[in-house]
Amino acid sequence: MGLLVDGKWHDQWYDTKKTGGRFVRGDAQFRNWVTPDGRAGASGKDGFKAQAGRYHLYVSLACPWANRTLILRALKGLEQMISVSVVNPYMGENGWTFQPGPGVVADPVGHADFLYQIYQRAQSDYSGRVTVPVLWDLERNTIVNNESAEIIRMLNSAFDSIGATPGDYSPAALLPGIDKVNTQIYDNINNGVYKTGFATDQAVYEKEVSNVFAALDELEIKLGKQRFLLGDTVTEADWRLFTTLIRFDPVYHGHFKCNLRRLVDYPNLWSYTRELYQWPKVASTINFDHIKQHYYRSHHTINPNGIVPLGPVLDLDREPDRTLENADDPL
Ligand SMILES: N[C@@H](CCC(=O)N[C@@H](CS)C(=O)NCC(=O)O)C(=O)O
Repeated sequence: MGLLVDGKWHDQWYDTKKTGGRFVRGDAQFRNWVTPDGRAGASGKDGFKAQAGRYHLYVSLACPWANRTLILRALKGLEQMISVSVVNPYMGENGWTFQPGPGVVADPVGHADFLYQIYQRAQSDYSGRVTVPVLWDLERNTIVNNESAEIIRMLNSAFDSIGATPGDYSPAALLPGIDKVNTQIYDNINNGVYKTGFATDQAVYEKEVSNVFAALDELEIKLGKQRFLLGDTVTEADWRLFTTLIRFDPVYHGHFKCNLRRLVDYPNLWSYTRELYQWPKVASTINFDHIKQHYYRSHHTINPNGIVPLGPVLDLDREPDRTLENADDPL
């Protein structure tokens, strides 16, 4: 685990000393957009036109942020248009690597050994963390974007006129609501589990873990009344929440000490998670082996002996069985 400083790799763990034991996530630095006509998107410079075969996605199957991009790629039928490389689940002194192993897919561009080489290739003096996902432009040989929230917005619509599967997961009419829900869920749940797990101060941990569960308690009530976060249709907000929920009992409950309750103790949230897991093409983006191997083996400060637990046994194929308030039949 480490970072690049002026293009040179340094092996170092997150520094929470300066922030009173709190884990503070830095902002992603590559923020260009792929657009239908190549014009600049919401942020960044122009020139990244949606074209089949032009873009490549670097992911970890362990990572909830990268998982979002794989889900949108699958839902939008972009598997043939956007190729993918998968890093090794173990993140050690060299950060993410392409060390061969089950499920690892090598870098086709420069046959990199380490993900940091891809950042160096894009910007030789880059300073910052080396994270997945990364959307790479094979034509201009650079990183387009390394912020999953923006990558999923691009995949949602930029490729529509060149054959993407129909489906709008961020419809304009719902965007204000989606953005609001995303902010709350990001802070309390998506990033909340990390703030809990990486806390190095007891009081900070207790505050963060309480936030996580207060947010889950609220969602449990909400999802007893409506099918999805924004109502009747599944949106980007649901996929963003899902990638954290699917990792909750296998990893965050034990490894990150988010253990006031398990996900399976929340009937509505657990049924909702199964419903999304069973959505066409979604289960194929989930790899529990990479998920558990990554967290339990890579975070030496949290789990020094690297033992990967066998459990929990989860029946994700069980039928969803939520009955919404005011409805007669289960979903
Ligand atoms: N804001 C980024 C966060 C991505 C992120 O933090 N990914 C983690 C893996 S789950 C990572 O690569 N961490 C490596 C590091 O922090 O050094 C996004 O959502 O795309």
